[in-house]
Amino acid sequence: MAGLKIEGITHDWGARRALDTVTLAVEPGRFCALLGPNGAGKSTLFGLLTRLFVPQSGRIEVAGHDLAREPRAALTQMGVVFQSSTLDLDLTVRRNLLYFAALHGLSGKDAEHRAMAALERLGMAERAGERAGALNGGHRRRMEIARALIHRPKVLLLDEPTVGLDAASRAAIVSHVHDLATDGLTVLWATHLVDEVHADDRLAILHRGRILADGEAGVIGGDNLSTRFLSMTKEAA
Ligand SMILES: Nc1ncnc2c1ncn2[C@@H]1O[C@H](COP(=O)(O)OP(=O)(O)OP(=O)(O)O)[C@@H](O)[C@H]1O
Repeated sequence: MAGLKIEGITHDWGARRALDTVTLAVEPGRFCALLGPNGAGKSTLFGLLTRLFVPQSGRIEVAGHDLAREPRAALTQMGVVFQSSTLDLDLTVRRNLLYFAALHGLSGKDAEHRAMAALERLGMAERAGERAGALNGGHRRRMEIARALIHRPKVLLLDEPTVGLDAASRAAIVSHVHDLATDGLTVLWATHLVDEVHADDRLAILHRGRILADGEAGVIGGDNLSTRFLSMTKEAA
């Protein structure tokens, strides 16, 4: 499958089981929200998906490539936006993107073209010449998402990308990333905020390392996803 496949992933931190046989398959071009309260295991899963560490059992496939057996091919198809920002605030937006392009072996006109195209997709093209440090939090985040797209990945992972942003900035980013999925990108969006999930999104609810629900958000949530999410994570607490 060209999307993202997570099969039977288990991971322990010492005596603590952070992930317990987590299985999730996200179809190509789908926005999947990974919704979980604090400590659910979202960041641990992202660490495994990005190969910061390896799972103790289970397997991961990115755009058809097994992460353990073909790590380079799998990681090439992956764009990542981590929870903490990793921008160089002294550089312009454009320069930040070009440095990242160079890390992917891209340079010259090709890199320039890709940087501008990625910024355009996030509605940031007119800010290309501004210093990253002069941007507000929402624009910095959009710039990081643009940067994650520069090597044209098929799968985009975002770990709580709206933390610390105001409501308008959050809404803009949520909307931009949904548009990316509509254009064909496979998206895994980790969050603990129910209002970032659209009714027709794919939704996986993670709590204490286990997937409690997996399906269409509107179906799982019924009339009120917030209430449903609270009751599910409370029941299992
Ligand atoms: N490096 C680590 N060493 C030991 N325990 C860890 C480590 N990282 C996470 N944990 C534990 O694993 C569990 C899952 O944590 P994780 O950070 O993956 O959850 P999360 O859903 O990302 O939470 P948050 O929303 O608070 O970031 C928690 O009990 C946490 O304390």
